[in-house]
Amino acid sequence: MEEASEQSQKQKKSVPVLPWMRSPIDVTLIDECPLNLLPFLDPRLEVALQKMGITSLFPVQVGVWQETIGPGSFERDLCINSPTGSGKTLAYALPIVQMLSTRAVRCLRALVVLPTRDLALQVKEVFSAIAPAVGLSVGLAVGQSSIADEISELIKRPKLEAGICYDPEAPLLHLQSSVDILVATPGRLMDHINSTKGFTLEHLSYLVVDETDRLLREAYQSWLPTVLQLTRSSDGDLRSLFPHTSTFLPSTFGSLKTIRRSGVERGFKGKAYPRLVKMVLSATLTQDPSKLAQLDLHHPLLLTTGQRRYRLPERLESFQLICESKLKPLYLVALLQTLQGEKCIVFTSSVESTHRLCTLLNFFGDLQIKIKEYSGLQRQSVRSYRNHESGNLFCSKALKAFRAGDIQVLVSSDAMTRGMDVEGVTNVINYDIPAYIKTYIHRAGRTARAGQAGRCFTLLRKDEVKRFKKMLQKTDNNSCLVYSVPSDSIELLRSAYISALEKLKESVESESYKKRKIKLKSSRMVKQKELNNSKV
Ligand SMILES: Nc1ncnc2c1ncn2[C@@H]1O[C@H](COP(=O)(O)OP(=O)(O)OP(=O)(O)O)[C@@H](O)[C@H]1O
Repeated sequence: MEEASEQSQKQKKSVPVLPWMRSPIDVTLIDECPLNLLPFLDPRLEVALQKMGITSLFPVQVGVWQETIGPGSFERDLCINSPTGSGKTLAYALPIVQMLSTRAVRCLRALVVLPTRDLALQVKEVFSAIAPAVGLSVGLAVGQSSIADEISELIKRPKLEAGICYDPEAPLLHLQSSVDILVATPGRLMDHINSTKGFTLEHLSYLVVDETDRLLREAYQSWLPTVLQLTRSSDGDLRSLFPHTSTFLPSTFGSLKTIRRSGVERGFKGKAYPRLVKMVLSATLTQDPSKLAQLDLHHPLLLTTGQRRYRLPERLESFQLICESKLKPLYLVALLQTLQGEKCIVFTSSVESTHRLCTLLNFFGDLQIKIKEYSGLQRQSVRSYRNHESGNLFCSKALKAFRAGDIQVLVSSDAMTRGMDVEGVTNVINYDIPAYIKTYIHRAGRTARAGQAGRCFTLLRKDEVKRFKKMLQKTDNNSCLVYSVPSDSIELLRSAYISALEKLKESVESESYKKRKIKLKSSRMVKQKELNNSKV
């Protein structure tokens, strides 16, 4: 009896403070919908979706369609809390593309903001698969290439006519957007807002904030208040945000002067001015009123999945592996061997431990498993690069090889926890216990996506078991079986482990020696430069 009441206590729902969050649309009550039955779907988009291998829309996509293209007609801003891998990207991309498909003049009308480059690249791919079918163009602002290259892709310059010189200081009217939809990270977005001539948000009709809870923590140059201000501002508003605008706006911050045009462009004479529609999404959407207030949502509507706030993918199985701290690498290798080369992502708690663990695993001898690291330690130039031959943008080399199946195990810090969609990942391994349930959800969500099956293993010390159990109780599915690896496979690996540890020690020493040498060299160079300057 006592146990039952304890259980019900644990299962108790957290009641959101905001009233509109207490009456959501429950996506679990919505069925998938075949494309040919989806009302109002542009036939060109149906073909594009079919080319992507999509034959029906997932429930969250149907739910959003109903609130945007369907009877809802974009009347309310949408907050979408839906599990990892449930198809949130297409849920917002499809209605936006359909709405813009009838636009007459090209200008920037939809902005999608994501926290990282690789995520932005991934989302751009989804838009690029459907938008061209209806004549729309999609741009990317992530700092992938030089700002000059990015500007030339985003802004159309007037063609030079014979005898006419292009004046770079000429009115901005000559400059037009080359894109209808822009996928951006906050940093590069602010760069363009601050200094790209002709870059304007004045026509923006749709703003998507994906991975909202993470982005709301990212206050980079106040990107959110700036975007909101620029899409609603009159001159007066602009001045309140940048009090000294009158002196510096024309030259330094020319592009900030993105005062919205009134009239036919966005509305009808005498009628209410069309507002900017917002869609915010996450698998772990915040319920914190002060955080949500930053988004300035209009009559928001929550779409969520089931009763519980934190939901794991339906076909995800969770397992725990209990072992001593110092034997964790051994257990990990034994586990990887039992998984026989299936695609796995191994999560660690930090960038440093990712590097160390990956190095150690690669010293283990003949594992017949290709293992690489993916983390914030690698410079972005290495993590993301442009393939000049095809002109395509690719994510990190390691990620690309992982996607292609050339490597089977990717060791990662939490750089990869959110949003990344890699086909065929059947296992996620938490080498280090995640600190928060949100982290568990995002890490585990790299598998069991789009209705597929997947497993999440967590390596635990005995003293972590209770905390982990408590953490899982916050989700809709707290079942977590104990997984054992055969003890003889552990014994067989012991000598290889000892030798790998020795090699790791040597490698760490040699790396820190190299680092010291580089530091010394650069400080000598600085000193020499100072000396030269003083002589001059
Ligand atoms: N209607 C559909 N039919 C088949 N596959 C789909 C459909 N919609 C999306 N997918 C696939 O489902 C996978 C997950 O989609 P997506 O990345 O949008 O999920 P998500 O909800 O944003 O996940 P996360 O919260 O982890 O970011 C992708 O591989 C996508 O191609």
